[in-house]
Amino acid sequence: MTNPSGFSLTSSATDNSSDPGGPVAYGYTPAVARHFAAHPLPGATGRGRVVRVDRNLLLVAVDNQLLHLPYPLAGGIPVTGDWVWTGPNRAGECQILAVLPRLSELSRKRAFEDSSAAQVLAANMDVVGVVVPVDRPLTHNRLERTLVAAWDSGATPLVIITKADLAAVADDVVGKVILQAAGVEVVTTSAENGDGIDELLQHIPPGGTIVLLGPSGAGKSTLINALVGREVQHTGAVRSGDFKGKHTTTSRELVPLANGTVLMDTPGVRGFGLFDAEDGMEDMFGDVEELAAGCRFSDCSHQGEPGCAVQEALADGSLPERRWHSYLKLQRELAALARRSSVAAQRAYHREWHQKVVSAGKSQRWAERDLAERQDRAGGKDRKRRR
Ligand SMILES: Nc1nc2c(ncn2[C@@H]2O[C@H](COP(=O)(O)OP(=O)(O)OP(=O)(O)O)[C@@H](O)[C@H]2O)c(=O)[nH]1
Ligand SMILES: [Zn+2]
Repeated sequence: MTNPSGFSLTSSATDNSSDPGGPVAYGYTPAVARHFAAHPLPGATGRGRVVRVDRNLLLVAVDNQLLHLPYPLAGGIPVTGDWVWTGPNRAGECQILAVLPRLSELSRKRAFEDSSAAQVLAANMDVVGVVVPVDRPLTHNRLERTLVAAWDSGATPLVIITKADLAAVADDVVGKVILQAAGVEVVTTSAENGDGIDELLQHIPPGGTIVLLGPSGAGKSTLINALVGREVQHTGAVRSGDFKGKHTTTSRELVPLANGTVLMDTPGVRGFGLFDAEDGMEDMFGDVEELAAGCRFSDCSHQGEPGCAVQEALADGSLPERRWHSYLKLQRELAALARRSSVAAQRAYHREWHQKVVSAGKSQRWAERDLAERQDRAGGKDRKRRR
C-alpha cells in the first residue's frame, strides 16, 4: 500500500475481518466498528475520531495516529467526538471524507432559535455527568431541567456529587440530590481525598466517553485532574499534513483514560449555557408561560377554549408553532421525570423502613409481611405479585 502523506494506513474500509481498525484509545469499541460497517464509504481507508476542533484544522485520531486535518469540503461540520471516515485525496494527503451519523449530541439552542439553528457542541458521548457540588447544590427545578437536556442528548445522564469531604453539608445534600435525580444514578466523589473516583469510572461503559456539565466552581476541573491523573500517555506524535515531519505537542479535548474510557473536556460544553443566567433553561419559556397566563380561563387547556391567548398567538403567528411544540414536549418530559421521581421516592422509603425494622431486631420476612399487610389495608391490590 502506498503511503504518500507520510503516515501508515493501518486499515481499509473493505477489510473488516480481523483488525479493529480505528483509534482504540479514543473509544473505538466493537459497537463503533459496527457503526462504521453500517455506513460504508467507497474510497475510505481510515477510521478516525475528532479529538479537538480548531479554527482552521481538526485534530483527528486516525487509527493509531493523531493528525491535523483540514475541514472536509462537504458533508457537515465535524465537532469534538465525531467519528469520521478518512482517505487520501488526489494529492495523496489524508483528508476527512465523511462524518458518521451521531449516536448522541449536545447542542446549544437559544430560546428563539428553531432546532435547525442549534449549534452542536459535541458528539458521541455515552455518559453526561451532571456535576452537583455539595456546597452549592442546584435547585430541584434546575437539576430536573438539566437532566432533561442530558436525556435529550441521547446519552445517559449520571449525577456526580462533588466535594463530599465537606462533611458538614454532605449527608443532607446527598440525600436530597438522590431524590431529585429521579432514578438517575448518583455517585458521590471527593477529588480532595480521592473518594468515589473509581466508582465514577465504573459508571462509564467500556471504551465509553463521558462529558462533564456543571456550573462554574462545581469542581469540574479538579475532578478532571483526578481522572486524568491516571491518564495513559499517548505516545503518537502529532503530525500535520501541511507540515510533514514537524512534531507538535498539543492539548486535546478528548483524553484517553487509563481504564480505556475517554474524557471529553471541551471548554464550550462545560457550562453548556444551561447554567448561564441569561439563557438558562428556566427562562426559556417565560414568554409562553406569560402568554398562557393571559387566557380567559385560568385552567385553559389551550385546545380551543374561547379567549385562549395561546391559540390567538398561534393564529397570528406571534407564537411560532414549533416553539409551542417544544414547550409542550418539555412539559411532558418534566411530568415523566416527576412520575419517576415519586416511584424512586417510594422505593427509597421502603428501603429505609426495612432497614429500620431489621436494625430493631426483627426479620426481613416479618418486615415484608407487615409491609404487604399495611399496603393491603391501604387498598393495594397487588399482594399476589409480592413474594
Ligand atoms: N473541599 C473540596 N474542594 C474542592 C473539591 N473539588 C474542587 N474543590 C474546590 O472547589 C473550587 C472550584 O473547583 P474547580 O475545579 O475550579 O471548579 P470548576 O467546575 O472547574 O469551575 P470552572 O472552571 O469555573 O467551570 C476550587 O476552590 C476547588 O479547590 C473537593 O473534592 N473537595
Ligand atoms: Zn389558553
